[in-house]
Amino acid sequence: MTSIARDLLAVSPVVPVVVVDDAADAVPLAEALLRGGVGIMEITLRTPDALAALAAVAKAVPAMRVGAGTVVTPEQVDAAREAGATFLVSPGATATLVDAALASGLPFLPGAGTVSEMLALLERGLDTLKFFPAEASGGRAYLSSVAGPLPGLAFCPTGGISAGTAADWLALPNVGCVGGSWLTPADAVRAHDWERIERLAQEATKLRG
Ligand SMILES: O=C(O)C(=O)C[C@H](O)[C@H](O)COP(=O)(O)O
Repeated sequence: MTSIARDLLAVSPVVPVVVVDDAADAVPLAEALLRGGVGIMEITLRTPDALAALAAVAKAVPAMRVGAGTVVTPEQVDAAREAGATFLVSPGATATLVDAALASGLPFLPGAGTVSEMLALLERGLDTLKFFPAEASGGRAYLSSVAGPLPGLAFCPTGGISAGTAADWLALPNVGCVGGSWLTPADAVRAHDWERIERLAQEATKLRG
């Protein structure tokens, strides 16, 4: 049986990894992604406004599947769930983080960069992982080498992937989607250039035929 996180990989070829500095930007940004056809977004818990941004999107844009990224502590698991996150993403995993994420009942995409980390997560029933940092951990050559020995795992590689390389990643048999920040460039968010974000989202939806 595959884990509940597997569905996440099918929503969009690209999961936008979003850094929100001003919670007021979150809803128009989510709406722009949706207009462009991207129905999932990961708001990283890296800024003071991240939880407020999450809560705003969860409330005002119900069609958007919004999750929390950069979840690194059990406390953040609880805070993200309370804010309305529908899934959790972490850059790596510890036993306590995995315990908290599993207890939350939310789909969880834990980060792994090595075969041993992947195996440890599989032992906990987690078969849908974030390959992170994707390019720096060995890139496509590494991840495709993992498909033979670990055929039950599916990945969302994230870290260093761009519009130009996403299609090559998506061609790997064990890749369901990729994560990346390029759909929501910081300068576009600052300028409230929602049309540009909509356009980037639209292009991303075409990456998987
Ligand atoms: O904060 C996290 O947990 C992350 O996932 C870091 C991500 O790798 C980047 O936010 C993705 O950014 P790019 O490499 O620019 O696409």
